[in-house]
Amino acid sequence: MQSVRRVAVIGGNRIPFARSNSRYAHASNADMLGAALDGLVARFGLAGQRVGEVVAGAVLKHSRDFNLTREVVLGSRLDPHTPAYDIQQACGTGLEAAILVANKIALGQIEVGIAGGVDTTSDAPLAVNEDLRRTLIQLNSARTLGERLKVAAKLRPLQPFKPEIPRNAEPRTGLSMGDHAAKTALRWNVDRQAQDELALRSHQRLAAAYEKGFFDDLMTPYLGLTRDQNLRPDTSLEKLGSLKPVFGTKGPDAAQATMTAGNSSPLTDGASTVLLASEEWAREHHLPVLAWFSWSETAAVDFVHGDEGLLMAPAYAVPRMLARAGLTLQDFDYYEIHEAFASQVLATLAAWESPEFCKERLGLDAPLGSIDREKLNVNGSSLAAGHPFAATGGRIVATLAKLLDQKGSGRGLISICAAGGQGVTAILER
Ligand SMILES: CC(=O)SCCNC(=O)CCNC(=O)[C@H](O)C(C)(C)COP(=O)(O)OP(=O)(O)OC[C@H]1O[C@@H](n2cnc3c(N)ncnc32)[C@H](O)[C@@H]1OP(=O)(O)O
Repeated sequence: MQSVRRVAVIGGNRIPFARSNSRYAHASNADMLGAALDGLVARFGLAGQRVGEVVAGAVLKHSRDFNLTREVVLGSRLDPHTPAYDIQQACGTGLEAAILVANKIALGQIEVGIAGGVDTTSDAPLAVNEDLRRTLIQLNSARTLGERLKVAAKLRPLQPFKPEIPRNAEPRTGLSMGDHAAKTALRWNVDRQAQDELALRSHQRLAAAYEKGFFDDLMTPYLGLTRDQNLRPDTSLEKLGSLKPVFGTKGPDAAQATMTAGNSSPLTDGASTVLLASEEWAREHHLPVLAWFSWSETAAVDFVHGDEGLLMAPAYAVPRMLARAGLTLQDFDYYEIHEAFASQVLATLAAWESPEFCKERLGLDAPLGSIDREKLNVNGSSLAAGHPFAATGGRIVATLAKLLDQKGSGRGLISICAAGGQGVTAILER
């Protein structure tokens, strides 16, 4: 049996992220993922090469996109003999894709692979309602004019044409991600000021990273955008503090609502890709290794029957991964915690600092403790960059790998919360 091998992160490429219904309003998932992949292929000289596997996905996709990743590969300059498939694990999709590719490389099943993710809320798969859908399918398979007229007679005006619009909500609770997070914010006493400060830092740090040219070799301009469109370098605590709460604004706790458009990640369109390979492949292709993809862990919480917050699964995944890796929470030079909402990042950090949570929920004798906040999301994160659900994992892996490469040594933690009560986490090392 093949022993486990080291997995190299060679680099990444994404397109700038756009605000929903804006620059990329007419771009499809395939267009955007294709653009991110084309940039990666060009950057690393992969044209005409057969890559072991391309794994990517989208959280929201049309039925025509049933084989999205393979279609994108066929439209790319990669050798068409490159296999590809889709995965979907909500906001964890991009990172989970990287884990799948990394595992195959580690086991010696492939030498090189590409992970990616894409999402658009502008081109959401709006479906017709159940009655109309069934009638249209029958209409399509009717063989005679008489049969067609009989089926068509079922189409009564207006009401049946009411579309089913995808909602950013949990099917089992009916609550949006934001409303779930608002409950968690209350549970952990996360105050408004701390959320706004985190949001401000995210914008300031992302802006500074752009100024330094950090993203120059991680991004391909697309449809006129050269930077993430949501970035607001001129935002301030005053502006953020003036915004009205938008989540947790109904029910008995409405007066304590703290989550606004400024301290929540915005609805976003975009795509990202990451190139992973074995050490041997990297050497043969004369490509430097940015970082090693060394550990991963996925967890889920029962937010339906239990009292745990919908987005709290990383609070469980990270300690399990640390235990396996023999590390403490403080053994990191960088922490990349996906900013779904500022309150979510702060609630997760509070849970790791809490002796009760760590004892009762994690079974630990002592809390994981606090982290050095200066090491958290040093180049900004989803509050400033935006969050095209499945594309966030690739953005983070590429960013962290480059940070570690620039530092020359060290370790970085990735933590991504996801719908359905899931959390996907990983460690990169250099
Ligand atoms: C696992 C996970 O990741 S879960 C997370 C999944 N993602 C989500 O749930 C998405 C959550 N976000 C949303 O649903 C939406 O972005 C909302 C509801 C928060 C906001 O939507 P919108 O109201 O359309 O946002 P919009 O961009 O118009 O902002 C509203 C106002 O805030 C202002 N604003 C937003 N951010 C900032 C900022 N950083 N600084 C200053 N002002 C700001 C805007 O300028 C706008 O002001 P205006 O009304 O005067 O024009």
